[in-house]
Amino acid sequence: MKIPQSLISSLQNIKGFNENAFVDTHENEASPIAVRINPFKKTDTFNHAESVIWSEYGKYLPDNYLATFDPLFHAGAYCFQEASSMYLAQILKSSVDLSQDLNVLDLCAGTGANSTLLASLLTPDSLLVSNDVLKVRANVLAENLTKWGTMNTIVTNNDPRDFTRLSGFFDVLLIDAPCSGSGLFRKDPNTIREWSVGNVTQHALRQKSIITDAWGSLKQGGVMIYSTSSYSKAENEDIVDWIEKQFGAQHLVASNEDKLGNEVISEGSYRFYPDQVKGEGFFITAFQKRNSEKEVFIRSGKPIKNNNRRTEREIFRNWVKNIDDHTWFGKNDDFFLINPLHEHIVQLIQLNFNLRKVGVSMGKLSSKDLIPEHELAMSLFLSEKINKVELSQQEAIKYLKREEFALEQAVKGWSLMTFEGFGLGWAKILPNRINNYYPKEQRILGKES
Ligand SMILES: C[S@@+](CC[C@H](N)C(=O)[O-])C[C@H]1O[C@@H](n2cnc3c(N)ncnc32)[C@H](O)[C@@H]1O
Repeated sequence: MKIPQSLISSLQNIKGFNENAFVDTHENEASPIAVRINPFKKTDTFNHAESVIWSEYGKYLPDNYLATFDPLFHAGAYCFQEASSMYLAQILKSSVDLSQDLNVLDLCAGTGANSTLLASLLTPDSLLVSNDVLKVRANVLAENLTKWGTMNTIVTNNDPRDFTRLSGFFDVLLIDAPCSGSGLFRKDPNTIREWSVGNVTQHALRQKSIITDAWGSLKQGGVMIYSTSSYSKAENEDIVDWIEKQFGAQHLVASNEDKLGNEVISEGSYRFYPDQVKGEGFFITAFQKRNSEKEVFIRSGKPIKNNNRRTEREIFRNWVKNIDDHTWFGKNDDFFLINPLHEHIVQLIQLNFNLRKVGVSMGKLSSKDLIPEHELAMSLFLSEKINKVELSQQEAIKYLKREEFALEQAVKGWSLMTFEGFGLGWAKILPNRINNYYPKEQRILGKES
């Protein structure tokens, strides 16, 4: 692996950079594979795996670990996340009171590794808006958050500037910015070919533009967390200086006492070097907003009127745990379960954003019963009264491939297929066959080698 000389030269005076160790690690050591366990679907499968020292639920796995044929992965019991970026949990814990109900925006959420981490830490009455500007990513983001199972999440597919419509609304704004990607050279060698000084400059401009667009959505006293997977000062410390000057923000300066491992503190921000930590290159830091911001008006109080509520409630009661604690709304024939505290903000977001997911999609009503959606099967809110069929590993893989399989003594009707107790999806058991309702677009393709 040949690291660009111009990158190496530009890093000479940066805190923590050690050229020989850096080059040696890139040439001789593989990128570590890490996963983070879902605290709401706690599996003990990884109990003996090495822990990521700065993450309560982070574990390292062997290089050859193949999640595709692990039903627990499809059940949302864990997700992959680059180990260094799990440090986000530490930054949150030290800069925000996570026992409070918070409105959180993950602006550049990608496929959702940070969003599932946020969803794991927030209170049930908090609201997480996960956004990505790219449609394909926003769709995968919605799938991954569906697997995680929480209700207090909205997925949008919008440009950062659209968030000016939610002025002063968020307590926490996470910008894991698109960057030149030098921190991921070992993980994705394509980033080496694309790397250039010009590319760093371009990304720094884009980072400033994203921050400028989103800054107004943060409330006074709110916290913005900024991170990149780049080593370049222009995308990191220089952006920190710029944020302080441009917005008068308070940099929440890290000190050596806050350190949990071999991460480096450079001008009050954290830097991760792969020769010093078991993870990839990463930069993360936090700010507090000092200036006041006009807050978007969100109606509160009265629930939104719905004349069919009583009938719907009795149907949903058979499918959803503690239905009286939740509310729902219908769009066309589809019904979505949401937290009653989020009813008005959901309505506002529906009107102003491209929504990809909201709450838990329960399904469609048809002749007084529900045709359940996959999201309900994956959610943490499914009623315990629902019929379940526990599958063996082999049966689970067949189910996830949408192949035919037979079951002895299964109760007729809708059943949740489970593996080690975790929901995988729906099947409808008929007298002479099983209809597999696992989503076609998510089915496992290919063969186990
Ligand atoms: C570093 S990745 C995010 C990774 C993600 N946070 C995770 O945990 O997996 C940056 C994301 O920013 C998005 N992005 C690219 N250009 C953007 C722009 N101009 N505004 C907002 N987001 C952008 C990309 O689609 C990409 O998913």
